[in-house]
Order: sequence, then structure tokens, then C-alpha cells
Amino acid sequence: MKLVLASGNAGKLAEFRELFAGTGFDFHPQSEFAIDDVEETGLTFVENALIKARHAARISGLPALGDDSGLCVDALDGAPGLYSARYAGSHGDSAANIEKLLREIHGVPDDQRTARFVCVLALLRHADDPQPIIAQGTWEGRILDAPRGDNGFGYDPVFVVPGLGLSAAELDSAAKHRLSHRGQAMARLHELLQPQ
Ligand SMILES: O=P(O)(O)OP(=O)(O)OP(=O)(O)OC[C@H]1O[C@@H](n2cnc3c(O)ncnc32)[C@H](O)[C@@H]1O
Ligand SMILES: [Mg+2]
Repeated sequence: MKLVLASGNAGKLAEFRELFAGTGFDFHPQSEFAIDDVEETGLTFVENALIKARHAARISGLPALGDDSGLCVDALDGAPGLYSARYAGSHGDSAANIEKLLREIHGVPDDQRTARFVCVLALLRHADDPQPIIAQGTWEGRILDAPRGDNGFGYDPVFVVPGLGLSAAELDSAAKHRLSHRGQAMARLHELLQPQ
């Protein structure tokens, strides 16, 4: 199946390149079709994943996969959550997002720094597909008080994986895929795509 990946995030695209390897999907980033970022007007990860996939499917005429994801921090009532990419104002995987998160959570004791990454994938066979396939994954962890590690992207350097004692940015990509919200959502998507 030829598929457009409806994302402009280089970190996500690098992960999907590995996650799709050997699956038989012929996957193409939206930039190959000159598809621009669409406004994320939804109030849930599901809505935004669908908005992205629909936009890419409409322009390309191909099936499209949208990924809407984010980091939900309990001590901040779930923030940055849906607004993870725009937390510090402008859009993107900026150091400013991490700085704002560390400022907001400053002084919160270790046992109250629980958080989870959320990933929702939405696959549309065409832009007007009324039966999207939706797969979700979550990854539980805690927020560090300073960034650690150089791998991954986004909030990975401040997300520590309990049990391992490593930040998500200290994991190699294979280890991240085994544990991560995106790795789990992809595994679920594969299950849902198996013939019943
Ligand atoms: O919408 P697209 O084009 O896919 O790209 P985006 O970066 O805007 O993506 P989102 O709207 O889904 O926002 C996701 C935010 O959550 C962060 N995020 C998502 N998955 C992550 C991961 O695996 N590790 C670290 N941060 C992640 C990411 O850095 C963004 O700030
Ligand atoms: Mg986005």
C-alpha cells in the first residue's frame, strides 16, 4: 500500500522510516507532494490526527497516515498535551518548549512529576473515508529537572523511563520503538490492518 505520512516533523519521520521498514508499506513523507502543514483545530489528539491525514489524502489522492502526539504532565493538569508543539509560543520542536516545561514544573517533588507521551495514528484510505483506522499508544514516565541525552527529538531529553533510569534521549532508536507511544501505536495499527 502506498501511503503518505502526514507530518512535517523530521523527528517523527525518522522514526516512521524505521517503524515502516520491512512492513511492505511504500511510505512517503508529505513534503514529497508539497503538502503544507494544516491548522490543527481539533480539541483531541484523535481529531488532529484525522485533520492531518485528511488534508494529505485530499492533496495527494493517496491513503494517508496522520500522527498527533504530545506530552501530558500530571502536575500541570495534562499540559502541554495537545499543545505540546506550540507550548512556548511558536510552533516546533524548540528548546524553548523544554525550558518552559522545566520552569512550570520547577520545585515539584520527584514522585509528583509523572507524565505520559500520547500518540494517536489515523489512517484514511481516501480523503472522504468514513471508517478511519485509529491506533493509540501511551508511554508512562517522569519529568527530569534538566535535559539528558542527544537521541530522539522534542521532549525526549526531559522524559525519564522508570525502571531504566534513562531519559528517552539516552535510548537508541530500537529501544525507544519497543517502549514508546509511537512504537505501541504502530504495533496496534498493524494488528488492526490484519485480515480478520
Ligand atoms: O503535526 P506534525 O506535522 O506531525 O508535527 P508536529 O511537530 O507539529 O507534531 P504534533 O502536532 O503532533 O506535536 C507533537 C509534539 O509532541 C512532541 N512529541 C511527540 N512525540 C514525541 C516523542 O516521541 N518524543 C519527544 N517529543 C515528542 C513533539 O516534539 C511536538 O512538540
Ligand atoms: Mg503539529
